Amino acid sequence: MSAEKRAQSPSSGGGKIEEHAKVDKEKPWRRLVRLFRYTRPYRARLVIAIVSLLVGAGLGLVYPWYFGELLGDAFAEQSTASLNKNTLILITTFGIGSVFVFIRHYLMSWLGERVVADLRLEVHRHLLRMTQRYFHDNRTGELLSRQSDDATRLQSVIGQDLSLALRNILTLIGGVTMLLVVSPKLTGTVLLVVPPLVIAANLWGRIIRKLARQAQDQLAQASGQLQEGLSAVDTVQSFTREDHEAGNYGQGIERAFKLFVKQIRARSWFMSVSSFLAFGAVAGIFWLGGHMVIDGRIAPDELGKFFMYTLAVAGAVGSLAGVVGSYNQALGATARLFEILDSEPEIQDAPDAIALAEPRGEIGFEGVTFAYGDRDLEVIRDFDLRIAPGQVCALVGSSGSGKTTVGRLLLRFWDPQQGRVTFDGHDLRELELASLRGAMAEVSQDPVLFSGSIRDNVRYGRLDASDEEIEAAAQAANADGFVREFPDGYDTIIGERGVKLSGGQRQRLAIARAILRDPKVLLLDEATSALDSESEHLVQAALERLQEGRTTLVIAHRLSTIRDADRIVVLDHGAIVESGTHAELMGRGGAYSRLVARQAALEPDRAAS
Ligand SMILES: Nc1ncnc2c1ncn2[C@@H]1O[C@H](COP(=O)(O)OP(=O)(O)OP(=O)(O)O)[C@@H](O)[C@H]1O
Repeated sequence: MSAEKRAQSPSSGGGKIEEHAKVDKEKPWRRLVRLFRYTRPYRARLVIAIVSLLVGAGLGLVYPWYFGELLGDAFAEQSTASLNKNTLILITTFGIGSVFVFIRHYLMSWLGERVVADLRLEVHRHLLRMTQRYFHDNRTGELLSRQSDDATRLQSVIGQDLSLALRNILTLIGGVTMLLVVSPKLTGTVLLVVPPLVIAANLWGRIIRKLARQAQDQLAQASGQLQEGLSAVDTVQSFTREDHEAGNYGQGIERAFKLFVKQIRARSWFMSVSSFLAFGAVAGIFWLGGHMVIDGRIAPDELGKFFMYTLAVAGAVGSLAGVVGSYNQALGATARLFEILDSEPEIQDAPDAIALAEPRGEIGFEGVTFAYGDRDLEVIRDFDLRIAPGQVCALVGSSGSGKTTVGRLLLRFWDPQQGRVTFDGHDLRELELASLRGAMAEVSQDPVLFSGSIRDNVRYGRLDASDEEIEAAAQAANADGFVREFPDGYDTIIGERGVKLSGGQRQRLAIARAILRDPKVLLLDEATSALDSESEHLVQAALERLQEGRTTLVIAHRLSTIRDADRIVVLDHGAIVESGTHAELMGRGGAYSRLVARQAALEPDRAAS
């Protein structure tokens, strides 16, 4: 299954875990190699860190030798001078070693943090390129959890664990070599425990990876719930569903906790079994070595050295077991991050995509049929429409008839299954997305503003706009008046998603943002729906001025606002049932005139305005 398909699979928890099992079958070392590729730009630091590590590990092999010497000095030779000398050597080596510990620890931790930051940036950039369908199939909160929780788990792998693993591997190799030098016979006994350890590591590794994956998934799912609940906290509170939400999130978190505990249990077992094997071997060696000393086959200082090297090797094995556990845990987390990075956006520029140099704003829909998903109903059917540059075309129709969808197709958030949508005669699929969307601006039913100042929000339309241009745009959108009433004026901070503004104020800022963009095509989706009659008049006038020289597609519920449109298209279940000017359609006495009559009956004031 391709990454794309995987990314688009339904986001039910159970389904995901099954999907992931497949990902887990991919060779874990490949993922590890891929992860370490992120250290490439910082090769110099990595090299210095590894050199420090080598020196540290080398010194680590010196200590046991001198400890053995010390034991010999004390028990066999009973020489104070030699005891002093060897102690001094030991302390000096420890001193030098500690400098390298600092360098290694600092650089390795730096690398860990850096790589995680790079990965986060890459995942964010990638997510911003993903298509609407992707966000339909994946909850934002879950993606956020991948971005933060999963990435955090990788930090220690690249930082601490890499250096721990390397150091322990080196200690292991060096230690075993030294053991062979000191006593080959005793070494044979130590090596007996290696095969059971390798088998245990493999077995537990698999279990830990799977559990880690499930636990991370569960956590991500719970984060999805959390994000959804918090972003709609008004609704939660107005329905007094705080306990209900807390319960849902609590269940998710408890499930994640249980999975984490399972994983910890597996790791604990692994660590305890491997350390038992390692230290059991130490006891065996002492028993055997003690006999050899009694029989006079080896000297006490040799047994001392052997013992110290065995301890070093056993410590390395025990610590490697811990590292293997946390590698497996991190590999579970990496899988999903890489899965995000591997999912290709469904809509992207063709290799030979054309940039619109001077857009004119001619729009065409030719035999377009579209359904949101493979199994969904067609929401646009056999749709043909041509809008000449500068024309105003209004789409009307009952709720759910597909008006908004037409706008989505024009912005190429989705590609139709049949037919084509064109801009200046080019199929949208031939155009560079940035230049296509750069030629358009949208003011939607529920405009989204960002936390930040009013000025920043209007500037979102054109980042290089001057303060004067921003204010002029706000004036044209009839927003300048209310903005100046705030004590901080244009520098007023409007809260997350603009919560500190009324719906009408938000809409006027969105209009100012669109004005500033100076687009060739304007998409107005119920742009004036949140305004009272008076400001609607003012904004309507501003919008009419704005529409001059631009192609405008108005999606309207309130029919009074689109009477002057060059063309009115009536949609029903995704198909065009009528099209013409207001006068023509009224004269025809069909669907449009019935809509107008119905609205006049419901809203006499509005209809008359
Ligand atoms: N993201 C989506 N995924 C699946 N189906 C969708 C999606 N968005 C809309 N639909 C379906 O497509 C149909 C058309 O929706 P659309 O929003 O285009 O209608 P509309 O005419 O703009 O409605 P309204 O006037 O109520 O905003 C509806 O039946 C709706 O259920």
